[in-house]
Amino acid sequence: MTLTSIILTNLPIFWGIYDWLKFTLTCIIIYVVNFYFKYYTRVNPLPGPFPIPIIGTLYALKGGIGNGLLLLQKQYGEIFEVWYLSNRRIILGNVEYIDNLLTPSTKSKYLKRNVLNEGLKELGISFQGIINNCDINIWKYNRHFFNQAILSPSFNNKSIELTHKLWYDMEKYLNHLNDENIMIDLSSWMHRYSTDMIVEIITGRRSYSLPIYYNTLSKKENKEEIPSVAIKESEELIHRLHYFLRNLPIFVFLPYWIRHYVPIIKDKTKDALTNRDWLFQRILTIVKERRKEIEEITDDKLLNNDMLTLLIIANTQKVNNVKDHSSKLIEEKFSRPMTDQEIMSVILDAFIGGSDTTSHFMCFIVYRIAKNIKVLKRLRQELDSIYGQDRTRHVTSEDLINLKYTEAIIKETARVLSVAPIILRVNSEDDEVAGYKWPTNTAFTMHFAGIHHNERYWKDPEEFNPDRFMYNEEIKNSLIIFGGGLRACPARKMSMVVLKCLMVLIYRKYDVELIDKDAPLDYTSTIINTCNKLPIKIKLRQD
Ligand code: HEM
Repeated sequence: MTLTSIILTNLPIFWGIYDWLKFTLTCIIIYVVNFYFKYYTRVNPLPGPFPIPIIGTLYALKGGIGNGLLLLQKQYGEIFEVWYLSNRRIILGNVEYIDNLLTPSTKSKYLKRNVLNEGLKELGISFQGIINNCDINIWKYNRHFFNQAILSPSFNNKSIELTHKLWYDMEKYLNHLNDENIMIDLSSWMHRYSTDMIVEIITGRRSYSLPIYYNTLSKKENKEEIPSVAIKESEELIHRLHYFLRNLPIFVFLPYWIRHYVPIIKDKTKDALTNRDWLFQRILTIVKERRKEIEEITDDKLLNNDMLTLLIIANTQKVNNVKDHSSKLIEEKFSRPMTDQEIMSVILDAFIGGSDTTSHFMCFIVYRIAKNIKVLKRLRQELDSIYGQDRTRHVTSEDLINLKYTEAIIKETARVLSVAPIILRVNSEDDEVAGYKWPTNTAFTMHFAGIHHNERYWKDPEEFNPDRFMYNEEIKNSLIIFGGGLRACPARKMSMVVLKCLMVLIYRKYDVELIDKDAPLDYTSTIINTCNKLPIKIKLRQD
């Protein structure tokens, strides 16, 4: 409980209206004086918009956080400051300034993404899981097992298999809808696709988002048959997960007393916490059920190689029941098996990190290709050189290594509009960055979108030109898609595999057109860039 909430709970109930006014006015004056005292006495004052109490410099972020910071970089240069509410953030848009922050060493001073946030602590995600974990020792332990599972030899192959399987389902649905003349919003479809992908790859359970969505759109009799229990389970888990994510800003930005005492908001907070309890409990049940299945399996049977199974069996005898699994898991430092609670928190983070990122990224790729006919031609040349007229053969991991231009399109799409335009870090010790000395717990924002559009590193940065990745050497840190250092995205290899494989499956066989060829990309720019809508037509390739 904070001091404010203790005062609010114990205030004398016999106060009159004037006492309340005086009290409110005094609080406001103390807050404003304190705010500007902090502002005018800050270390290393930098250029940036002037902050206003409560909102900070949020008013200056035109077009959302990602787009707003890009505009501010043009105005204030490669290092400037912004204030989110009453917290200062140093924005770094130069590759040399961020080099130190991305050192891939366990001795790095930048292993934390953020300072401890009281709201996220209340939500229960500050000391568990991976993404928001502020305790470096717990993070290291969880991250070790996540890495081991996702980097296990069979995981890539499994991603390729699943990418095919889900695409064949989606392809069938899209063709039916085309026959029925029903509009296809790729953004909704990709969202469903990546949800099914992530649920199956993480838990080994089948998820039904794609067929459920198809059934809501198709008018014909040939709807998919889905068991009603599966519909309920599948939809509820996904719905609750998204509700959990949507409510995060309440906990990140609002102080305790607003969350728990202001009408309407306090009801939202209560709902969010009830939803959190449901979600944690549901994932915990999934973990327990799988553990029981594994315990009952005999030694001669092989286990599935989904992430949940790999986390449960790590450092246990059952590790021998998985094909291809290396026994590297048994390392002294991390020698105890994970508890159900630890596994639950890691699985939750895998859902959070993986469910929408791939889907938005794929929409951005499709949009760029649709707008650049020359790029499409070059892509087709590359695909035809590998697959010839065979537009249905299985995509192998060897094929993916040879898809250089396909990879260049992915990189160029990310350069022009990254799914993650910024990434946060705080220093655990005093340090020098960009020529200034900074105290411990300074909040830095690595402004990748700023670097990706900086003319110092990219010729004609606004132009979409994948060739720049074919013939030129990349300047270190000038393109960052998955973050960097020890906190870089653990699924970066798998995500590239999925994106490349999907591009092959789509473009070697189909033409994809935007319904409104002149419309700008419909997206929202917050701390991640998300595609809102992408209406397309998809039909068999004409040539
Ligand atoms: C194209 C898809 C993806 C993109 C663009 C992406 C991007 C990122 C970025 C930029 C970070 C922050 C890295 C940093 O702070 O340096 C991150 C972290 C993370 N991502 Fe991804 N990601 C993608 C897919 C996935 C998937 C599929 C999963 C899960 C299977 C995942 C799980 C995570 C986790 C757990 C973290 C936190 C790592 C840590 O704090 O140690 N991501 N991702």
